Amino acid sequence: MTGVPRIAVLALQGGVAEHVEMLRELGAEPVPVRSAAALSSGPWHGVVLPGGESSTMDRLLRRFRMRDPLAELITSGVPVLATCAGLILLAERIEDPAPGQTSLGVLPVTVRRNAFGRQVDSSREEVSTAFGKVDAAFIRAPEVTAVGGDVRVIARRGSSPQGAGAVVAVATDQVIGMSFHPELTHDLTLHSEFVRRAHRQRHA
Ligand SMILES: NC(=O)CC[C@H](N)C(=O)O
Repeated sequence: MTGVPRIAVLALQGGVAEHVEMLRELGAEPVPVRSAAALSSGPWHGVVLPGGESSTMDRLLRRFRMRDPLAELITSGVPVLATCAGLILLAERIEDPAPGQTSLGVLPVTVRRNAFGRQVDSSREEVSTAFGKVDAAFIRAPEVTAVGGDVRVIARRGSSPQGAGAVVAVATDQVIGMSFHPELTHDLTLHSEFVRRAHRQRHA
């Protein structure tokens, strides 16, 4: 009996459907979460914070009183996968927040939003990560400008002349965070590692 890990996918805003589809394909049970009541309907064996607009997500999290329970759930140690705006939400420090923007402050990294230019500068690139090569889409992506604690750099931007060498993915034993979108290219590399961690969490 292996059982199925239940994954809370924050679904207030942004790119939710692709994550849900990939998590299902990998044998997990994704549950889109849009309210504090839904968030409290655990047990959860993992949390996904999608891409979108981090300042909007931050505002909605506070308006729907989901910010503190979400931060608590993450602090309790469940595996987390965060893409783009999701990584910004996790960060302890945002260099260039939108007016009034806060974050959950649960991952000791500093991020700079929109570090590689505007929407029109979006690109698709292969990124080498500690978990394998990823076919990645960059859309107004943040850069990780500092890491602390037990955070490891797991990928730097390579091929593009703009921002070459910039840190674009980080991990701890609990969190996998990336600036780019593997869900838009349906690249399962990092989601597979996340689901493996969620399985372990389920048996913990
Ligand atoms: N694709 C994305 O998630 C973009 C993130 C966006 N630039 C932000 O600040 O939240």
